[in-house]
Amino acid sequence: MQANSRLMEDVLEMIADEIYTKSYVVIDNFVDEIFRKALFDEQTDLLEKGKFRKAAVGSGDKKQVIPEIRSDEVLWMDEENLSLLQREYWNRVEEIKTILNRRCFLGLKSFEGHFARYPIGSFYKRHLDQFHQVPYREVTVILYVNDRWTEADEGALRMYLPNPDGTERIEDYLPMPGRLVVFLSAEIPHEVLPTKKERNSITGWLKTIA
Ligand SMILES: O=C(O)CCC(=O)C(=O)O
Ligand SMILES: [Fe+2]
Repeated sequence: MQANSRLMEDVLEMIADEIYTKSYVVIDNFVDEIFRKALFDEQTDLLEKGKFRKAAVGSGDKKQVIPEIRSDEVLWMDEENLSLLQREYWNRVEEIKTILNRRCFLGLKSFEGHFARYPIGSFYKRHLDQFHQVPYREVTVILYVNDRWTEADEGALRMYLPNPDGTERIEDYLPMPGRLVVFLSAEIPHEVLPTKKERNSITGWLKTIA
């Protein structure tokens, strides 16, 4: 759905409805072009300052960089030191948290997130965002901040969704600028297909711990 033509309250209600009924939702133009571009420029600036690191898989002691599994680079946001823009995005995610708690009783307490950059040729193989080391990751929230995107650029988010008969189907979503994807972290295996153009996003998780 397109968010720009609707009131924010309607968008939030729709996120809750779709999470409740199908565990994922895709919203186009969740942020307007000015805000999207400002986030992209901030990400580009942080990249140029060399602040991004190769992304790891696993957590705690088991954290490792495994380029055969994922080849993106990330910069974690620091809640104590958010830029004004990051704070504005954080506040919008807080609104999603509030409605999901009210409508879906998810018991979400906090958010963590990072900027992500997928250089040309990079990918993230099939995985779940909630696993035994991070059982508190409940809802994944991704915003694409890169400039315009076409089919030829590839790099889709591929989600593996369950059919009622127990089989699996796939749905692919390109990282369209301003597109938001929200899904239940424990329920939807997904991957990032190899990208032919640099792909930029903010990925985060609503958590059941503070
Ligand atoms: O960027 C995307 O579309 C998905 C990223 C992802 O799966 C992750 O960071 O866990
Ligand atoms: Fe993921």
